[in-house]
Amino acid sequence: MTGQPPPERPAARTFNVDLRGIVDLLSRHLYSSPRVYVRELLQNAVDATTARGGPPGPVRIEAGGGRLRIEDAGVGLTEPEVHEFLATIGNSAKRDALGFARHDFLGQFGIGLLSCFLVADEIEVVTRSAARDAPAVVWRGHADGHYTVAPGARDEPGTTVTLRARRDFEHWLEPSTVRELVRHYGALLPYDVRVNGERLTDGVPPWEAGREAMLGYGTRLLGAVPLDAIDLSVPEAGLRGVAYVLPHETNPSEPATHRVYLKRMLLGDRVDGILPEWAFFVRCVLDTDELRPTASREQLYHDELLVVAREALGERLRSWLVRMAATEPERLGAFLGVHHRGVMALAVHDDEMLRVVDEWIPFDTGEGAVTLAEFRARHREIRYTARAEEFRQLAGIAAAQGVALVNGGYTYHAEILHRLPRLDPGLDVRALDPAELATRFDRVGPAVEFAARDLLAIARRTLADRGCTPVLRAFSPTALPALYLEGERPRHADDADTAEGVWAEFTDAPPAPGIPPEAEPGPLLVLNHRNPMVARLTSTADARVVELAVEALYGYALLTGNRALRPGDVAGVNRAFLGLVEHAIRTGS
Ligand SMILES: Nc1ncnc2c1ncn2[C@@H]1O[C@H](COP(=O)(O)OP(=O)(O)OP(=O)(O)O)[C@@H](O)[C@H]1O
Repeated sequence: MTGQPPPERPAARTFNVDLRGIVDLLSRHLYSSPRVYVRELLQNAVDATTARGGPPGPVRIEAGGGRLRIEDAGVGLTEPEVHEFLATIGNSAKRDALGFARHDFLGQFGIGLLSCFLVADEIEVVTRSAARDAPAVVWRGHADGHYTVAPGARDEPGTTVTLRARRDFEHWLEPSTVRELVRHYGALLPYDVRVNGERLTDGVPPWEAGREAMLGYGTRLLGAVPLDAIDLSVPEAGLRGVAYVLPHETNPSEPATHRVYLKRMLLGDRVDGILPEWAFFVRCVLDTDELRPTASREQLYHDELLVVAREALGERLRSWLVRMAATEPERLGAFLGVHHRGVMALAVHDDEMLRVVDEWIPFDTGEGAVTLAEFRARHREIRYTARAEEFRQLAGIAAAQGVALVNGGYTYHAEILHRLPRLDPGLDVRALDPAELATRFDRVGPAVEFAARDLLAIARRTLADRGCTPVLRAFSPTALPALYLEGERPRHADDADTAEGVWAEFTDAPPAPGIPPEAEPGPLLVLNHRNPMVARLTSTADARVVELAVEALYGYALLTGNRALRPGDVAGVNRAFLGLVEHAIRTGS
């Protein structure tokens, strides 16, 4: 039997890495600026110090003359570790056997050191491992991808990294720049970090520094004294911090960003996603041990723990608001004085903010300025006007008919009112259809109706070309002779059926000539029989006077309702005015 020759196993090969290409990728797509090299060096020195344990030695940075040297008394590296970790891209001593980031360390990706190639062509590392009898090693890595390893000279365990600035990048290594960057990234590190001898870390975060210092930090951060400073703590995420309440208005549609530290090393000043969207009114400074960074180390990685932290922080701010509302109404007033517009804007989408608005922000109502919570405790049927003028016109009339009316004419008010049943499901809140209001007016008795038939016939004729139908009702206030009501289209889908039904009530008002009965209900001129002048008009025999009076009442109703006058209306008002003056002169002389 002749067997097939065994299949030839393809030779295993290793990827080649083009270091220049990788550094280019990092600089263009991962890191926002070459300045991150300071952060990465600092982070490695801190991690090595942590790994060594015992009392931490200082991290010393010397900068000047186009060179930077950073020295730590950390755990150091043996020669095999130099090959394994320094010279292997993507390998990190800070991950465990399963590849998970080790809890105590800042680094995890195994790429940080490459960021030095953003400012230098060569990285020199002199290192001596803390392991017993390990000799010192010098590693030199070059931007073109090659490296060398040689015996080094170093008495104590630890590591010194030296960079020489690439041409045109010298400013990144200048002492003032380095000082600023070390302070920026490392001010809260619990280690002694010095640049050219000057200690730049104090290790005391604002939330541990006492109330006064905490507010001082907030004032420097915001450029103004914060309205308050709220302590934050989420043990599950190893998170501590402080939320500063902004003393000025912000635009809630712009995502709020926060200063976030990861194990006391700055992640960024503009980190988003750590607070709920509605928390636009604070700027936070916080530190977390458990949340993870993205590879750029400039944002937080969006995972379940971040969601847990966000919810817990939201809860904290919410309880701050609630507690302040319960115990410090004046403070809440000051807060809403600054942020009420933002609170209103968010209440349109967010139920928590809706609750704040409901309880704390007064609305214009037929009973004066009251909160919605108070108003809905008194009324289960609430109507609102879409325009502020309409509210002004109808508030008194609505109150007299027992309609609970709210002014929905200001920005966000109508939307918020419409959402109110989310907090109170049994509540009936709808845009006011003026026709519905008219159904609350009393009908006049048959005798009055009979007496008024001439008045109504003349009124129908007079107003026919305006597309307006006159009706006679009795309502309060008696001082109001006539009311112009427009049957507005319902603003929200669920209001639709009632609006149609309400107009159907006016079956006693036959359509004006020229308007087919199935046409959209037009505006109504509701004459108020309770008004003495209108009552007298029903028994006025002079048809000319009645016609002029109807014109005048129509013009009056338009003007008091703040309606725009069309040319025909202006002509009618003029006609009525001059006609009535002439009549007065004639009858008076
Ligand atoms: N100062 C140092 N002392 C001891 N070891 C160091 C030092 N600097 C770097 N190393 C070693 O080199 C490895 C690679 O460092 P690098 O900065 O590239 O990545 P990392 O710190 O592991 O992760 P990250 O990319 O998240 O920063 C480290 O895991 C560490 O083992």
